[in-house]
Parts: sequence; structure tokens; C-alpha cells
Amino acid sequence: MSKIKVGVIGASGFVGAELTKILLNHPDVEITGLSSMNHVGKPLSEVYPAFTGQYDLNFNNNATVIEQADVLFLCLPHGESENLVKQCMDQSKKVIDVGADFRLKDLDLYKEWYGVDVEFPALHEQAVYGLSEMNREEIKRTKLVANPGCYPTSILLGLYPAISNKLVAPGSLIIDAKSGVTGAGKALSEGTNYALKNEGFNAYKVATHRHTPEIEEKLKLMGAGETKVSFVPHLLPANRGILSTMYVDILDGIDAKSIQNIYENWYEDEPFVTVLKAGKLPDISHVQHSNQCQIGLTIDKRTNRLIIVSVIDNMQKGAAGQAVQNFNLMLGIDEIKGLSMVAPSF
Ligand SMILES: NC(=O)C1=CN([C@@H]2O[C@H](COP(=O)(O)OP(=O)(O)OC[C@H]3O[C@@H](n4cnc5c(N)ncnc54)[C@H](OP(=O)(O)O)[C@@H]3O)[C@@H](O)[C@H]2O)C=CC1
Ligand SMILES: CC(=O)N[C@@H](CCC(=O)OP(=O)(O)O)C(=O)O
Repeated sequence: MSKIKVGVIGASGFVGAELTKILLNHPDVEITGLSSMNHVGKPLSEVYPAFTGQYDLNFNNNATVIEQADVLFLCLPHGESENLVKQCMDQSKKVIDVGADFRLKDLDLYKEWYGVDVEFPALHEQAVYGLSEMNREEIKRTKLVANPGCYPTSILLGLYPAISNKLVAPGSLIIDAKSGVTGAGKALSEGTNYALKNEGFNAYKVATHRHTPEIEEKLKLMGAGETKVSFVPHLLPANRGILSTMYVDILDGIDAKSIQNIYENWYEDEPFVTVLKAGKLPDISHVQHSNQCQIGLTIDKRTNRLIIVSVIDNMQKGAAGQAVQNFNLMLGIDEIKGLSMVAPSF
């Protein structure tokens, strides 16, 4: 079988580099181009010396990379993708957009939270939200995937069985999440400066983070109805990983064992989601560098709350790994191909 020609737009960024690393080990892929804005003409190894002596390719411009590939991954800042996706689709390419431009179906909400005007609404209608475990069949049929945000991936996977099986009263949910600093991308601002953040730990964008409408919109599709979430992200002094904790009121009459069983059965056949045995809790170090999500459940009998703890690697299941999972689905390839299943980090 001839290899699939793949280009990475914005390969000079953290997610683009992580994707390039994954794609290099994907047996069905030939990387035909890597693009950047400020590094065109320079080799990948100059920006990421880890590639030295292993693999190299000069960064090219977007138009050339699009032309030479059949499938494009876009790893760009918000608002930069829409135009380029239009160019890709006009040339009949398949696209996985890792940024936020196509995640929200409600375009008024998108404008409100991102401050970006939509130029091509029909493209937004076409896009399928790429939470692989939720929309697998639609992803297989689409030409445009909107890869989910990193926080929403961990949160939605954690809540999916409880919401879909109506185990909890969605009402208003409390979500408390922590992300490693790679979540902020390569262009480190003062907010993620090592000297300022190492040994520190802070909440940010409390109840104002742009992932809030994405979480609410997708929870509704899972059956939650009109739900509001109080979402509080924190910056963790670690490179990678997201740990999200969700607190939800259990509906009367549902016991701990049933909830545990429903979760375990729901994800039984999922290669990238594991529900831990009762009493066990996940740790970001158990999923770093892999495409895994691990979920631990606790029933707080005193308050009648289900407390769900969900962990992922923001660069893998939260971005590049899930993007390749969606690529495999779109191209009819085994879903796990090229993806790291287990990657102990210690
Ligand atoms: N980091 C994470 O954990 C996650 C990130 N995402 C999303 O993925 C996207 C990329 O994030 P991340 O890699 O972290 O960000 P980075 O800031 O690390 O990288 C963005 C890259 O985009 C390139 N770029 C910007 N504009 C253009 C353009 N017009 N054409 C070509 N290249 C361009 C820049 O290239 P250059 O420097 O060469 O100009 C830069 O290297 C964002 O939308 C982000 O929100 C999603 C989930 C998780
Ligand atoms: C730690 C940190 O700063 N994280 C980023 C979110 C990660 C990200 O890149 O957002 P998308 O998934 O929407 O693309 C933030 O809070 O803005």
C-alpha cells in the first residue's frame, strides 16, 4: 500500500513538533511537508535539536505544504486556521484542525468567547467534533475534524458515562482542572516562565476560560440539557499532563457499585480510555507521553456526590495523539496505529 501524504501546518510549535514525532513512527504515513511562519527555509532540527541525525526537513510555506499533501494537520493559534482550511478543502484535502476555530457549532458563542468573526459558516457546519470516543462514526465519514481542546478532552471523557446514562443531576457542574505548562504553547509568556512558575501553583481565567462553552455545548449533545459549568483551570509546575476533577450530584437510588460498573462497561472496548478499579486514583505521570486517558471514581456518601478524576497528556490525547487517532479513523486505518499505548515516565 502506498503511504498517505501528510503535511503539518505550524510544525514549529509544540503540538506540531509532537505530531511530527508521532507521524514519523506511523507506518502508513509519508510526511511531505512541514510549515512555519517565521522559520521557512530552516531545518526542523534547528528549532527542535532532538530531531538531529534522526530526521530532518526544511520548513516550507503553507501553500506548498498544502499542495503536496493529501491530509493536513493544522496546529495554529486560534483564528489562523479558518482561511487555510478553506484552501485545503477547495483542493479536496482532508483536514484535522488542532486549534479551536471549528470546535463550537454555535458561532455566536464562538465570536463571543474568541472574538473572531466567521468567514465560511458552511465549513463550520461540515466540521465534526473530534472527541474520538463520542463521534467515531461521524469522524470516519468527514473530511474536516475539529480536534477538541485539551481541557475539554479530559473533562468530557470523565463525564460522558455519567451524563449519557443519566446517573447525575447535571444542573450546574463544578470542574477543577490543572494543566502542565506545555499547554500554553512554545511562545512562553511571563505567565509560564520557569523561574516564576516552578514551585508555584495558581488558578487562572477562573470562570472565564474559553473552553467553558465547548464543555457546555458538548455536554448538551451527550444528553445533559442546558448545563452551566463552573470551570477553574490551574497552571501546574510540570511540563505535561492535565488532571481534571469533576464534582456531580448523584441521582437518588443509584449506588456506587452500579456507577463503577457502568463506567467500566462504557469504556471496556476503548483502546485509549481506562476506568481504574474502585478505590484507585489516576496520576498524570501514568499517562505522560501516551495517548491514554485514565479515570478514577469516588463516591462521597456524606454529600451524595460522584467525584471523577480524569488524567491525560495535553500534548497527546489532548492534542497531537488524538489528532492521529482521528486521522486513523478518517483514513480507515486501525485506530491505534502509530500511537503510544503505554509510556511510563519516572
Ligand atoms: N499545547 C497544547 O497542549 C495544546 C494546544 N492546542 C492548540 O494547538 C494549536 C497550536 O498550539 P501550540 O503548538 O501549543 O502553540 P505554539 O505557540 O507552540 O505553536 C504555534 C505555531 O504556529 C505557527 N504559526 C503561527 N501562525 C502561522 C501561520 N499563519 N502559518 C504557519 N505557521 C504559523 C508558529 O510558527 P513560527 O513560530 O514558526 O512562526 C508556531 O510555531 C493552538 O490552537 C493550541 O491552542 C490544542 C490542544 C493542546
Ligand atoms: C496551560 C495553558 O495555558 N493552557 C491553555 C489551554 C491549552 C490550549 O492550547 O488550548 P486549546 O486546547 O483550546 O487549543 C490555556 O489555558 O489557554
